[in-house]
Amino acid sequence: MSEFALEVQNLQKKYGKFEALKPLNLTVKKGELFGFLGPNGAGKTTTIKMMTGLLEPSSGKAVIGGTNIWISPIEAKKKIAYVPDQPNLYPKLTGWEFLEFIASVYQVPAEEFRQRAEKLLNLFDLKHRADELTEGYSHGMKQKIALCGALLHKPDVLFLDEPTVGLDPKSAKVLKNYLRKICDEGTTVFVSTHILEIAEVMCDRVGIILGGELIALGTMKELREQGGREGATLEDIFLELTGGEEGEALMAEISKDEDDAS
Ligand SMILES: Nc1ncnc2c1ncn2[C@@H]1O[C@H](COP(=O)(O)OP(=O)(O)OP(=O)(O)O)[C@@H](O)[C@H]1O
Repeated sequence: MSEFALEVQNLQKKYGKFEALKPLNLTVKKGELFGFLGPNGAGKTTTIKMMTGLLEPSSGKAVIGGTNIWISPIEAKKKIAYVPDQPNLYPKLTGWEFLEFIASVYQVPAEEFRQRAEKLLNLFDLKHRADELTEGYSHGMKQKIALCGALLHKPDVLFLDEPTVGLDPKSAKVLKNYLRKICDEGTTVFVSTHILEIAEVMCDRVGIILGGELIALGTMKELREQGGREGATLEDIFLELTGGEEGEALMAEISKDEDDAS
């Protein structure tokens, strides 16, 4: 058994000559809550899809708890769950039937399934809607039922792509608390997010990706030290590293021009 829940070695994705992900090396420990940040188009989804066996890498490998996901996909996939930013559900299944289906795929025993499904549905305030077809669910409800499905079989590593987009503040808080709890119990969570405040308070470690390249990696304390900016927020560090400060300056300039013109 590997000491790492997730190990990525020289993982790379090319589309023709375009390098969507430059060779990436990264390890994430058991029980770690890892935040993966980057601006639009930076390569977050590409990376997560390769780590979860949904997109074939151009080179390199992703290893889940010692199992290479491209060499032993079934063994590796038993250990993970993935919730994409736009979850694909089965519209003609009810929420409960969807969970039953997931439980059957992961061979969760019937009684354990019932107890866990009820607990998760209660947690995300979906119990009273569980008998309705998922096609009638709102975007946030679809995301929540997908999260319930992902948590059902207690994965070793949970991958979440932008999980809080579409969730109301209460559900987002429930999710944050629940992720912290399962990490404390030994689950590893790899979460991509644009919401920097979430990453700052929630994640043990953060990686920042820009133009397909990992440009910063560490705890908040380490990132502040690397940037030589004591007291900096993750937003300050992110904007500085990803060039967002130029965008802010440009916006300020535009606002000034508009004020001058009026
Ligand atoms: N099938 C594809 N063919 C060509 N280029 C692609 C393909 N899929 C993704 N890309 C490119 O790879 C880059 C990384 O995309 P990716 O979806 O991983 O970004 P992201 O960080 O998840 O962005 P966002 O935050 O907007 O979701 C982008 O420039 C994107 O246009």
